[in-house]
Amino acid sequence: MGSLDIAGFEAAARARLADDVWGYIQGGSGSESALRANREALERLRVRPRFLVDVSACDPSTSVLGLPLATPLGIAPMAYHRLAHPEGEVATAEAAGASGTLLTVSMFASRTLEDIAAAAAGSPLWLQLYWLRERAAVVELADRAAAAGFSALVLTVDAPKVARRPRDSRSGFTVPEGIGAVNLPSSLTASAHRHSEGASSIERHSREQFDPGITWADLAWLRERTSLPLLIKGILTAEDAELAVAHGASGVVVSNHGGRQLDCAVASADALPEIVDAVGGRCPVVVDGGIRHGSDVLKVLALGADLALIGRPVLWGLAQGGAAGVAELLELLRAELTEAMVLSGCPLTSDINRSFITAG
Ligand SMILES: Cc1cc2nc3c(=O)[nH]c(=O)nc-3n(C[C@H](O)[C@H](O)[C@H](O)COP(=O)(O)O)c2cc1C
Ligand SMILES: CCCCC(=O)C(=O)O
Repeated sequence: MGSLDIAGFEAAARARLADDVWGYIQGGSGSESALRANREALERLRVRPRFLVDVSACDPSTSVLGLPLATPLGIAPMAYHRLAHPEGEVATAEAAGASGTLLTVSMFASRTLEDIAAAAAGSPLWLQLYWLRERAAVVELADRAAAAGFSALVLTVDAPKVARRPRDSRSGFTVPEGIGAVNLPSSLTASAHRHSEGASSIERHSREQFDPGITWADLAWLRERTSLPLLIKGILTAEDAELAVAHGASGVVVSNHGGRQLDCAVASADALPEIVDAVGGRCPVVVDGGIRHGSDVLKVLALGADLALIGRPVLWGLAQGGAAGVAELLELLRAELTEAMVLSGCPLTSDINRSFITAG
């Protein structure tokens, strides 16, 4: 406990997790070039600070889709939090709820939506969905989320299948029995637990269950069956952002899936400006990928994002200390963001704009 920066959380988690689980969490697809590109893009951006601005009161709060948020930093959807800690998503939700941080729950969460909602204690929750061949299961989950008080759905579109991820193929990564996607019928999840030497069970599971045939025209089908706003996650071009809005999306998540899908994909921070120029102001633009410091949040807000999501580090915090570890991580990032705002002359998140950024 008491890590001074995010590297301390990463090291603590590495020491606690088994090699195959660590490989699944940390890994990317292919040569992991999209994974590296996310960090490189953020490192390249530098801030142009302004001084002699009154920063005696600095407030990092914001709101997205009418939801008040303590900071413009939320938690990205990640499958199976119980891989990192026995309490899984309930511990994550407890920490998120205590600090008013938005939590996006994966369709492959390892605790029930209802238990997660109880732990979040009224703090905002979104539910992420993949489009399964078994459409009825998707709609049933959306209904349960609405009943449990979730406020939006996030449809991930960058995964017609889970990509080839060499670390998982090498380890033969298999979701352990006893940790499961408990919100889905077991008939749809069994193959994630079936081990084969030299192959990833997650990849095979996705080939069996995800529907690779859906198109923009199918979005209307889902929207007709839920009253919740629908965001589209995995957008990397202005063209697709426009299509998302034209098909009724309430927001977009700019993401290359943390470098876990198309290995040669553009970095999310590099894709962000064209997407903001296309749909910013018409709907919230959320971004994830490689956010590792509060100042990274300042940078993506300067490029026009409304909200940044953080992925892997949350699992590091969870592995380190359950709810307390996640709470500590969120507090570190909040403190770093607040300091970055003070030192660059932005007392409010609404003060942060493109004039604060330069590309190296
Ligand atoms: C272990 C793990 C599991 C993930 N599971 C999901 C998922 O179920 N649904 C989804 O849309 N994205 C999933 N993602 C992608 C994240 O939502 C997010 O796009 C990415 O991790 C952000 O990058 P970062 O980890 O560099 O912060 C997962 C990522 C990781 C690392
Ligand atoms: C079938 C679970 C997929 C989880 C996921 O999106 C990821 O590992 O990146």
